[in-house]
Amino acid sequence: MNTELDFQKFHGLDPKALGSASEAMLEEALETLVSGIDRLDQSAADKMQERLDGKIKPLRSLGVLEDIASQIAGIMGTPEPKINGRAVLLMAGDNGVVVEGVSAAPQEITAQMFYSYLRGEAGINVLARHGGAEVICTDIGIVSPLDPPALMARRVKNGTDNISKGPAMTRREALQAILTGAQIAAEAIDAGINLLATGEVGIGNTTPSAALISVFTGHSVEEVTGRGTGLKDEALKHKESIIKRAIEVNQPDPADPVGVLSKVGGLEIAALSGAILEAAYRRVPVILDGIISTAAALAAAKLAPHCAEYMISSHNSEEKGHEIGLRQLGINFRLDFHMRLGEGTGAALMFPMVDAALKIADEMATFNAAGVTTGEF
Ligand SMILES: Cc1cc2ncn([C@H]3O[C@H](COP(=O)(O)O)[C@@H](O)[C@H]3O)c2cc1C
Ligand SMILES: O=C(O)c1cccnc1
Repeated sequence: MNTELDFQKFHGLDPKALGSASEAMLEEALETLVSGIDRLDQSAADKMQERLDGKIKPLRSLGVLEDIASQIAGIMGTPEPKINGRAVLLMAGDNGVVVEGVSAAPQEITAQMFYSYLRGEAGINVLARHGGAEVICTDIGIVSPLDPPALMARRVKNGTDNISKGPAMTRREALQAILTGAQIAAEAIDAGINLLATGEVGIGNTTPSAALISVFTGHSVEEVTGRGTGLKDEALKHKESIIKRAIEVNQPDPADPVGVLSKVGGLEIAALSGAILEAAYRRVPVILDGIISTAAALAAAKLAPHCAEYMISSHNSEEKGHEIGLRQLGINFRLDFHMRLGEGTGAALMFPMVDAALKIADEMATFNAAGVTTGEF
């Protein structure tokens, strides 16, 4: 993979020195990234729809497949888009709030699962392989040391702080996590990947996700808080009270998305926000997964409203709050699979769907070519 991004490509930052960049430099780079995100190319999307309307079928009878094909044409700025490479960007980080008992699972699972992803044996590896995609794993903030230490090269810090007591991280750390996520997306795109999906692992991360969704949508904590890895009723009530406290203690301002991420977010969530922004900047479609990636998407869309046009939804996670987040983004879910794993597993299921959508455009015959009678249908 090409890691030789030049300064210009990387929003004026030295891509090798994000860790030593000042807060002001990171802030400026984010501004460059955000302000470079354009609208879809509507004429390319319309031309794709014309192509599809010429195929031997009643108009729009392939529903969402047609929507996806037109969206990708608009994103890529051509009526004949091609997918050259696919990847799940899996961001791993720990969440200090787990000490409050907000997850049914112990914290060490984050690092243990990270090694499983690297070995290619987890749910996301299976489903990404099925979709012809690679999984690019990044330790953006696991709490414990990893072996070999090179695995920690992108780590911003050793887990977030407990959001029920104060901010998850400093503003500078949030900016670094966002821009690191953007950089990882940029490297993948430079290596030829032009379809991305968001994935994550981080025990406890449905807690900051619910906090973010509550802050960005205005819905109550109760409406957006779910059981995560499987909390029982009483523990769920406790999780809600912790999220309420986190919002009360930190007073996040929804008009300042970086501030919200730094106060009640997580490192893996911030990195996904950055990856989504970079995908939009580079005109690459990005498939969303469950509640955690949707929380990241809300922050990204708050920073750059047009970037929602580059998002392709996947499933409606069983986790409460996910659909509310998608609705706020103006996006409908596509799969109703009762999944609640995360990692990018729901998103990965969309790779074959996207391929199917573009194959319809490329391989299906037109009325003219097939000699089929046209009409008002
Ligand atoms: C073995 C295992 C593998 C996972 N892979 C993703 N998650 C998912 O569960 C976690 C979020 O749920 P909560 O907020 O309740 O901790 C995240 O790591 C998420 O990716 C997993 C969870 C477990 C236990
Ligand atoms: O919606 C998700 O992605 C999710 C739900 C529960 C636990 N982990 C992830």
